Amino acid sequence: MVPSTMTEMWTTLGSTIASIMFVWAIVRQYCPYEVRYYFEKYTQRIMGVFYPYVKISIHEFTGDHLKRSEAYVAVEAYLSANSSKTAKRLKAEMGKDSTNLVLSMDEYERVTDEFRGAKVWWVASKVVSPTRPMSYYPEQEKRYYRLTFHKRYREMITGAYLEHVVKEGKEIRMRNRQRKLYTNSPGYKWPSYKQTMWSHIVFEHPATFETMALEPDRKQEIIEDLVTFSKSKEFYARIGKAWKRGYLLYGPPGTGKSTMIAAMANLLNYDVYDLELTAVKDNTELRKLLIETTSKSIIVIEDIDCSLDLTGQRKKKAEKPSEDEKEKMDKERKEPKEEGGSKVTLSGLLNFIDGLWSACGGERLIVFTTNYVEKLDPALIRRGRMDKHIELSYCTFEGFKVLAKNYLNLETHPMFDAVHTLMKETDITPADVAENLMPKSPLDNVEKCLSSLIQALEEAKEEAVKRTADKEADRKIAEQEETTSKQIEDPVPANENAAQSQENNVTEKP
Ligand SMILES: Nc1ncnc2c1ncn2[C@@H]1O[C@H](COP(=O)(O)OP(=O)(O)OP(=O)(O)O)[C@@H](O)[C@H]1O
Repeated sequence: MVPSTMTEMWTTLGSTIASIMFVWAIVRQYCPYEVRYYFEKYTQRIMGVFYPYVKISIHEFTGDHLKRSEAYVAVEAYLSANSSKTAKRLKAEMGKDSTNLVLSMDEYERVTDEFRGAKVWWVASKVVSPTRPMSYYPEQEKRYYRLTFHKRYREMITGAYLEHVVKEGKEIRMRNRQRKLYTNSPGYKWPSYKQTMWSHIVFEHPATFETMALEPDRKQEIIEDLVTFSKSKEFYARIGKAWKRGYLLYGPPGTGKSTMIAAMANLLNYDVYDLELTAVKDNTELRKLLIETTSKSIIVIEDIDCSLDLTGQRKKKAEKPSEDEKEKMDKERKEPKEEGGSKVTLSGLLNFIDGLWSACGGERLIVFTTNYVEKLDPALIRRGRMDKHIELSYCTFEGFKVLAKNYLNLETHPMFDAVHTLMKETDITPADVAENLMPKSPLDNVEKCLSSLIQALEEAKEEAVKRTADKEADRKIAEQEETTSKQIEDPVPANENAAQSQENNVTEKP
């Protein structure tokens, strides 16, 4: 029967679809799995003959599920820019510097794109694997993008178009991303039970090389080194080396090691991974954490001397090894103890620097900081591993001038001379200078801050003089004690001894 009106036609179509769905539901429920499998397989093949479209899926996680697929991330960024104009359902996330929202297409949303006259469709989708009964693990979502295009464009889309999408996506990502500060902390991660994982916050440290108290020449040298590194992709590829560089920052507390790392990250627009070694269970876990780090990042281990010793046992912060301990550590380094693989060892750490993983996925800086460079194993800091050693030391007058400009907006002042003279005579860290230059109340003027610094310098000078005097007094006391103890051990003077033995000889004679 031919439907006479539009209404009848829709009614017929609706009931036909309902019937098909009903039959399909019955088949799914009662038909054995094998029969259904063959049915679906052959239906798809037959459809394939008539269906002129090609589909490509790009999954979020591939292989070992450790890292988000780069292709997925790039497509996500590419589509975020394109879909915001056409898609109807969008997701919003905070963008760079927390000032703007970045939009991307929501799940099951479809957008159309055009490339050299060819039309393509993108769909964001996910597969949800159901939870097993009595399982503690949450259900797993596997997200993916599906690209559909006509088969006559196969060559162009699989080649030039996808290349264009990935390239553009990466650029958009770099522009829009919020830089992050990652820290590792113990957590629960599916499917492993307990392990340390990266968690992150937005990295918004304001430090720059400009605001750092450092001699201008050194500052320039470090900046050039970093910029050259970041532009040397081809160079590293040509010489066959992984694109990474190690920096060792050493010097007393408060001389700007952490500040310099923040300045490095801001200069190069890199993320920072602050690795707390003491929270890492073993070498395997260390490797996993490192594989999860992304390109354009700085991996930092602060106070490396406190994080691990050469046998894999943690040491307490700021504890200098005694001579005996040093000897023991040397011995144990040569004959490592079996720790049952439960701790990060020196070799694990060396592997972290040299390992194959470090060649994967683009540029990385590895930065170690320490207050006691002499405590570190030479193998750890040799060139090639830690390529550049930067000593950060007490504040110089040049450094002070930078801080005076930052804190007081002052380029010169009659009180600078007194500061200059005192700085030549005594040591003060940039952190202490900064603290003194910081106005403590709205009434504090420039003179008050400079006087406070001068007073701190004078106190430091007095303290140093006192320390020297105390040391001298201690030395003298020690000398005296040594002489006294010798006298107690050997109360009879040597010449008296000789006389005594002569006397004895005489009396023993018959
Ligand atoms: N060279 C510097 N230039 C500018 N400010 C500095 C410098 N050094 C230290 N400061 C100031 O002192 C504070 C502490 O410095 P920072 O934490 O960078 O020192 P550090 O060498 O990493 O110390 P630690 O070894 O204790 O971790 C910083 O917040 C910064 O304000």
